[in-house]
Amino acid sequence: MIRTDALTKDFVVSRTRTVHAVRGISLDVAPGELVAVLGPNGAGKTTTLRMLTTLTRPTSGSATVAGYDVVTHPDRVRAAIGYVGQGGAGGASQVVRDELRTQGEIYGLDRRTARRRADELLEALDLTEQADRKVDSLSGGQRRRLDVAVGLVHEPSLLFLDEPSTGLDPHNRANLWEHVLRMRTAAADPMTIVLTTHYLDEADTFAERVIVVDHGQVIADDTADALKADLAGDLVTLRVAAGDAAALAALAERAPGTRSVRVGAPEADGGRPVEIRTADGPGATPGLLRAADAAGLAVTRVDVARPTLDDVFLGLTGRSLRETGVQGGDEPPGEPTTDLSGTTTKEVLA
Ligand SMILES: Nc1ncnc2c1ncn2[C@@H]1O[C@H](COP(=O)(O)OP(=O)(O)OP(=O)(O)O)[C@@H](O)[C@H]1O
Repeated sequence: MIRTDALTKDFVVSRTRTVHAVRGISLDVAPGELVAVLGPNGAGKTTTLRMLTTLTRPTSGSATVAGYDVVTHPDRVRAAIGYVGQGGAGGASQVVRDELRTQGEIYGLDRRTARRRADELLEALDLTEQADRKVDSLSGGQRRRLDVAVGLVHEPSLLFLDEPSTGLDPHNRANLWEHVLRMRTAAADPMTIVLTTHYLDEADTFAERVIVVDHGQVIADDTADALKADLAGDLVTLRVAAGDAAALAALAERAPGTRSVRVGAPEADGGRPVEIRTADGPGATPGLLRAADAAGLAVTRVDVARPTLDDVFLGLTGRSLRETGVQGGDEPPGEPTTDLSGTTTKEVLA
């Protein structure tokens, strides 16, 4: 459905300054996939989407979307795709129903089909009650649903959503997703969806595949689960008396599956956490406890946490996505985001 080869985009901002927004992105998206493009501010997500939707011409490389080259056949590409940008579609003073019908006609639907399609979309996106209101009177969530309806009016097989839920509260975000997913599966052939998002949980929960972009390049591309297992790993935290922490850390470093070990700061009750990043936390914990017991180290508390996509990004770049303005969204609070990669017990204890 999408294939890009070494796609780049440079913006010449002055005689002496060029922004290399996209630096050679090669991608393959199969029909029916739901792919999230995740990355910090300025990573090149929107620029990539704008090239794929023919709104910006690539500097070099090539991209084929729905079977057509974005440079040589932009009209064909546009006819085959829906695009919901960040700015919001639609004329503010238009009536909602008219807006959808007009957009349908712009896409070449005859009047009757445009009317039918507008009514179907109003129903599917829960906007029938608002159909006779002006676009600028809608709430943020309703407006975003209208944006999605406009993107779908010509029944595209591929939908691009650029930060679809930015600015929506958690309730409206959930509601928007419910509608998008319902529309996707209602189609005879599941729609291909490519979205950019600032919400880690959104990428984690809804996307079948996550493409992590940083500095205009793809730095990881897989399912969220595979990325977390391969690039971050689970975090097992064992608490022991402060004096036992170094011995437990040394023992944990030798345990099968351990990737890295870090000793946390001493706690008020005299205990100290030993944080073990390991491929399979629940599987590794019994062995760690047995080894601690055999060495005479009394473990007072055990926590096992699954990694987040932020841990993946941290492991890849040494930076947290959250520090760059990306939202953790509804992730449970307190999930560890400590970077353990590259930290050895010796370094921590030194
Ligand atoms: N028209 C433009 N002229 C100059 N620089 C631009 C232009 N559009 C984007 N850029 C720059 O290109 C880089 C990538 O921007 P882009 O908007 O693609 O990032 P993004 O990953 O979508 O970020 P965000 O999450 O903030 O939307 C940034 O440094 C941005 O400032």
